[in-house]
Amino acid sequence: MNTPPLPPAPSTPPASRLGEADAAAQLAYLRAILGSLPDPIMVIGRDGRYLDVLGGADRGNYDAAAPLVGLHMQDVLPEEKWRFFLDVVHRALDKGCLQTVEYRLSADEVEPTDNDGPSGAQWFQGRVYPIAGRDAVVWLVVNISAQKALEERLKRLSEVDDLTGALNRRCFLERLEALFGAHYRRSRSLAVIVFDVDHFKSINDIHGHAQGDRVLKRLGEVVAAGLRADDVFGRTGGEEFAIGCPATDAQEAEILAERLRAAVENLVFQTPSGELHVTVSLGATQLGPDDKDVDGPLHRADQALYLAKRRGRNQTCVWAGDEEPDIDLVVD
Ligand SMILES: Nc1nc2c(ncn2[C@@H]2O[C@H](COP(=O)(O)OP(=O)(O)OP(=O)(O)O)[C@@H](O)[C@H]2O)c(=O)[nH]1
Repeated sequence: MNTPPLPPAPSTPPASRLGEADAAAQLAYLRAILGSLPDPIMVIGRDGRYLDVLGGADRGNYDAAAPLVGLHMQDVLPEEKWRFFLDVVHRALDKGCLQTVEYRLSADEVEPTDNDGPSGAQWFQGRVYPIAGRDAVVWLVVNISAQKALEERLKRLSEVDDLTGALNRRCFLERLEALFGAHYRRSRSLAVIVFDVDHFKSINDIHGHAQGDRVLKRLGEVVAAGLRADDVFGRTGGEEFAIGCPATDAQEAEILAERLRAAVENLVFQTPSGELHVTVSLGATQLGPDDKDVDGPLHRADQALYLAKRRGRNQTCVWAGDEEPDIDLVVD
């Protein structure tokens, strides 16, 4: 850190008796203190001009912002960013109250690129407050990248199943509900596929729980790789999984399910107790005109899966229409 040494605290006579020298000493003292603040404070006018920059001494978290003084944000930032920042300045001034914003910014996006701070894009929080009696704001910047990374990690931990990388049951159902909400109103084309590993208990029994886990992990990867970006994929139970496929009807869901089934069937696991092959049974359905929530499609997909198990496993059954397949007629 190369901040200048702090001048001695000046005596503070009442403002009315403050001589020029006293005032200058006080100003130097206050600027030195503010200059030592780790986080930068910027003074920005309504027109987007950086009027002053104080603090920001922590080079681990900030590039030097002093070179910005006198420049307009329109000259130093990409359009999308300066429009966003200027809007925040205007909101703070027009509403006369604190605006708190979070944004991502990289030193490469700021001209002049005097890059002496952290590398890569950083997350910042801006606390923006109007200055009384002036058409300008103070913009206090805090680097919140570490906090953001932690938040993202916690979010992921609360949404994703650690072993398979699929969404956990709660998050899957939430996302499926959201897909349902969007697609029920628009096109009603949403398919649900559920699947379950065949004879998984005996895989555990013969090869051990660790190999069973390995199977589930690989299965999660293989299925995820076979899906579209807007499909939602979740682990709904021990060896049970489900997929929500927007803009997909039962026929297309069957094609997808069969593709996934074949991909799993082709996997070969080498284990200490020999080669291991796994298969899955799948049930698929589509949204029907009477479905008011996801319970109906999930139930039908489950019933179709049950049928696939009864018919001998390693296959897909589809419940496309409103009529329930006659599961009892099927012989084991
Ligand atoms: N290794 C491992 N096994 C699990 C996990 N979660 C559940 N299981 C096991 O999965 C097995 C599921 O067995 P069942 O419900 O009898 O089903 P199955 O043997 O697959 O038989 P079918 O579904 O009828 O083909 C049980 O033995 C569970 O202990 C897990 O995270 N890891």
